[in-house]
Amino acid sequence: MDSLLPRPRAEIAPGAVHVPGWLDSPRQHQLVQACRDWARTGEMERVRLPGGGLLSVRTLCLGLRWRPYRYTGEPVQPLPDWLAELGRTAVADTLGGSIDPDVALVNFYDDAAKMGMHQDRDERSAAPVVSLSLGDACVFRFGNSQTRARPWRDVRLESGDLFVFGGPSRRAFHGVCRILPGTGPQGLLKGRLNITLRESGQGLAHRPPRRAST
Ligand SMILES: O=C(O)CCC(=O)C(=O)O
Ligand SMILES: [Fe+2]
Repeated sequence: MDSLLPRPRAEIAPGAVHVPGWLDSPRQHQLVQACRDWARTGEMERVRLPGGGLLSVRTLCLGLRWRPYRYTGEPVQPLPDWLAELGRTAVADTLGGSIDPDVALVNFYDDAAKMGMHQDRDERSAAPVVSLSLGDACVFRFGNSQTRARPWRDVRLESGDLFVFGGPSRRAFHGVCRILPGTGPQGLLKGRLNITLRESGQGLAHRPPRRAST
């Protein structure tokens, strides 16, 4: 019955905007298919933290390889232009201002996966982070820039939702408390995928070769 309730666009905190249903169904299917293709040729693995623990999500990097807590110089699959363009459109549609994404992190969550409260602070650029959700819904916790603790707001992110955080919220702590299994669109995906587009500010990214103009 949840789907009968309207889900309006909301400013969750200054500089943090949630746009429900930003991606239409064909676009969601296209993105899931792209994730499947990337996962066939790249690694989608549980990332090890410096303390030894493993994250419960599986992560694939495009553009630049990320490992806690930095972008490394190792080569990964390129970030396609169409995906960078989607990131630019997302920022134009929400906060305004500019972003030139050169990195995407693709996270896969099974029913039990979650992500603890953290800041995205490995980028040298102040550009916003663009987050796209696909498949099962989750409870996304968006907090404050000072501490992992309250105040925070819990937001249900569903398949097709856009969440952009920048400006005063760029360094806000956030995390995924839980996945809501079986809540995604039929036939799209079992589990949840989240794609974040970022501007690393490092100028190192592996971009697709530009075609010579003729
Ligand atoms: O899965 C999400 O919605 C958030 C992912 C995230 O915070 C990250 O990749 O840094
Ligand atoms: Fe994050």
